[in-house]
Amino acid sequence: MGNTHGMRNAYGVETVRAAERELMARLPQGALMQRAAAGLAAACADLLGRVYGARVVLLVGSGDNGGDALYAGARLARRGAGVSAVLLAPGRAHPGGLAALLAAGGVVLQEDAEDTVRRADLVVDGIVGIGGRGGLRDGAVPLAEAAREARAVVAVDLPSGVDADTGEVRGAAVRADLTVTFGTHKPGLLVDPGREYAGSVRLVDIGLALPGEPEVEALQHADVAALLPVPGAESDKYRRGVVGVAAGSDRYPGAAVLAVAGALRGGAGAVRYVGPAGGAVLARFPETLVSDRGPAKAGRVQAWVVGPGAGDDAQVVEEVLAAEVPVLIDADGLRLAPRDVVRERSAPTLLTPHAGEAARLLGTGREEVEAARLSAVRELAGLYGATVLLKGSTTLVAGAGGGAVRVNATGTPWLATAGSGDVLSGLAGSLMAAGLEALDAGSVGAYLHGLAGRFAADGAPVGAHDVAEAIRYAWRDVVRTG
Ligand SMILES: NC(=O)C1=CN([C@@H]2O[C@H](COP(=O)(O)OP(=O)(O)OC[C@H]3O[C@@H](n4cnc5c(N)ncnc54)[C@H](OP(=O)(O)O)[C@@H]3O)[C@@H](O)[C@H]2O)[C@@H](O)CC1
Ligand SMILES: [K+]
Repeated sequence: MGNTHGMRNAYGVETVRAAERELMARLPQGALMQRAAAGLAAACADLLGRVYGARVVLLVGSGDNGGDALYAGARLARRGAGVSAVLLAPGRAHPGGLAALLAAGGVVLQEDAEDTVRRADLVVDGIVGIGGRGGLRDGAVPLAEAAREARAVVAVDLPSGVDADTGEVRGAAVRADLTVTFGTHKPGLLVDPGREYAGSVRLVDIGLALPGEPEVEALQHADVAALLPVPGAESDKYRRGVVGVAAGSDRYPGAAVLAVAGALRGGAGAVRYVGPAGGAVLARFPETLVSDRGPAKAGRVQAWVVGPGAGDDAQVVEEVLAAEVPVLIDADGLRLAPRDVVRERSAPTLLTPHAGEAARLLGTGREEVEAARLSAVRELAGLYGATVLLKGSTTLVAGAGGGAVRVNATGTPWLATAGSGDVLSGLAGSLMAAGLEALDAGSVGAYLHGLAGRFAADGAPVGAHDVAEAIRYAWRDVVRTG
C-alpha cells in the first residue's frame, strides 16, 4: 500500500485556466491538446490491452474536452481500433479533432448510438470537462446510462456531470472506470460523490506550472511518515504528552473504552480518563490513568478529547473547553459546545462531526452536507473558527484559517461500524497531545484510522476494537514504506 510520492494536490478550475493560458502563450497552437490526447490514448491502450480490433466509442461534446477525445480516438484508430464518435452537438465538435479522426479511418455515428455504446469495449467520455456547468444535459443522459453496460469507460479530464471544483453531482453523471486528468488533479476527483464517479485516476503531465496553495490536498504515506511523532531518547511519558479523554456515560461505557483504545495508539505517553466508565476502562486497559474528578481537577494534560458517548453532561464539555490546551470535540460534545465559546478559545479546537452532526450544526439536512461536503466543511470551520474533520467515505479536514482542505481516502466501507468514530477521536486527540497541529492530527488520524480499518477488515466485517488494534500495523506500514 506504500506510496512514496509526495502530497497529492488538486487545483480548481480558475487556477488551471490561468496556468493553461500562461503555458499556451509559449507553445505552438494545439500543442497542449496533443499532449493531453497522447496521454489519454496511451491510458486507453493500457486499459484495452489489445488495441487492434477493439471497438471504441467516443462521446464528444462541444468543447476542448471533446477535442481531446477525438485526437485520442484518431491515435487509437491508427493502431487498428474501430473508432466511432457520437457528436452531442454535431455542428460544434472540435474541427481539427474531427478531421483527424476521419483521416485515421474513424466514423461518426448517425444512428443506434446507444446500442453501439452498450457493445463497446471502451467508451471515451469527452462530453464535457472543466468547462462544464451542472449535471449532464438531457441528450447525454441515455448515453451515460448505456455506457454503464460497456466493458470499460474512460473519462477525459473528469467524468462529465461532476463539478470539477467541488465533486458535487447535481443530476446524472458518467461513471468511469478510469479518469485521465491533465496537468493536476481536480478537487472533484478526490472528494465524494465525484470521486466515486471517477474510478481510478491517472494524471498526465502536460507541463502546467501550478504555484501556490492547492484547493485540496491528500496526504500520502511519505507525508504521514514525516508527521508522525517520534519519541526522542530522553523523552519520558510526560514529555511525549498526556491525552485526556472525557467520554462515556453510564449508558455508553463502551464509547469511553474505544476512545481510550484509540488514544493509547496515537503516540501520547499516557492516557488520562475522566468520567463514569473508569471501571470498564481499567478492566480493559490497566495502563490508563483514571480520575474520578472532573476535567478541571484531573491533572495536567496536553490535549483533551471530549464527547464520545458523553450523553448530556454539559458541565464536562464546559470544563474541557476552558482548558488552555488543544481540544477535540466529537459526538454528543458537538451538541453541547456553544459556538461562541469555541470561537473564543485561544488554544486550537478540532471538531469531528459525521454528516448528520455537521448538518445539525449548520442548520441544514444531512443530504445537503453529503452532496456538498467541501463547502460544508469549509463553512463549519469558518463558523466555529476551528479545525473541522468531516467524516465519511472520503474524510475532509478544513483548517480554522482557510487554506487547502485535506482529503483522506484510506477508509473502507467496513469502517462504517459502531464505535469506529470513538477510536478515531481518541487517536487524533492523542496525536494532538503528542504535538501535532490540529489539521495534521485530524488528517494523520484519519489516514491511520482508514488504513487500520483496511488491515483489520481485509475483506471481512470488523468491530471498532479490531480497528484500534490494527492502528499499530498501519503506523508501522507508514513508517516502513513512507
Ligand atoms: N486546462 C488545460 O490546460 C487543458 C485542457 N484541455 C481540455 O479542455 C477541456 C476544457 O475545454 P473547454 O474549455 O472547451 O470546456 P469543455 O469542458 O470541453 O466544455 C465546455 C463546453 O461544453 C458545454 N457545456 C457546459 N456544460 C455542459 C453540460 N453540463 N453538459 C453538456 N455540455 C455542457 C458548453 O457549451 P454550451 O452548450 O454551454 O455553449 C461549452 O462549450 C479540459 O477539460 C480538457 O479536457 C486539454 O485539451 C489541454 C490542456
Ligand atoms: K469528460
